[in-house]
Amino acid sequence: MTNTQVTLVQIDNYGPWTVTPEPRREADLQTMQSRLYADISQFVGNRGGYTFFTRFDNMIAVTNGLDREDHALLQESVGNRYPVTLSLGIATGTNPVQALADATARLQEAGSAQDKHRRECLEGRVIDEPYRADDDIQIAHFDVINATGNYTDELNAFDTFIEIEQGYAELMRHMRYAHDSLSFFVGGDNVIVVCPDLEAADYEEALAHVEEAVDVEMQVGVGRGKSAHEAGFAAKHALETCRADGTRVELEWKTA
Ligand SMILES: Nc1nc2c(ncn2[C@@H]2O[C@H](COP(=O)(O)OP(=O)(O)OP(=O)(O)O)[C@@H](O)[C@H]2O)c(=O)[nH]1
Repeated sequence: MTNTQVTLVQIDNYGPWTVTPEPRREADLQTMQSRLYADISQFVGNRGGYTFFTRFDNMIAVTNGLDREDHALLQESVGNRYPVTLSLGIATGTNPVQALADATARLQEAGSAQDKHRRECLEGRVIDEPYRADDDIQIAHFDVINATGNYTDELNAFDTFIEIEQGYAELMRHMRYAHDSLSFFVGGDNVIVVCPDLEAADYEEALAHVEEAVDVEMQVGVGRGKSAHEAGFAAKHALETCRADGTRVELEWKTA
């Protein structure tokens, strides 16, 4: 049974900061946001976790393997090096959507995202090491079949972007409401999905739904692991099996 540890990363009082004392140059905000994301991704990634940029002012991380001290160190290090600070909400559970909802609620209870007195909050609990298991995380790595041949080499770059985003938008909504899963666009034509215990039939249903709704054909490799890295790495190998064999759904633990 999965047990996903999710951390909501929220920049403290960011909205007001972006316009104080007057609106800041957009290119500077974009640069700061992407550097901050890169730093958090590296910090969490070095400990086996995954971080998704989502809205940049709010980022979502899968942090199995990181304890409260790791989270506090991230806050201290960012606070020392950036003009902004981070609040973190942590929660765990078999259902990733519920875990994220709980992590969000902890930060909301601590104060508004735009409360200037709420700074560097660290709320919630982690999974203690003895309770961690090899199947705590299930990750599905989706990609668009032959995106290069169908889109990248055929359409102008913006129309390709629209097609890929349509596939992502439909998949993320469907996986959230039909399968309690969190989907994140990670670049190119790739979407990484943090799932509860789903089976091949669930993924087949989701692929059929996206194709029917927006006419985008996808394939998916699925992996399990003790950390996001382990599960995600297994999912990438399963996706390679899809590419080699022309299959649409591969579960790493059934193909191995
Ligand atoms: N983040 C991330 N991006 C990837 C990964 N694999 C591919 N990409 C991106 O996806 C783009 C398209 O690559 P592919 O998915 O291999 O190409 P394709 O034409 O869809 O071919 P098939 O997937 O074999 O059908 C690349 O330019 C990368 O931007 C991955 O594992 N992670």
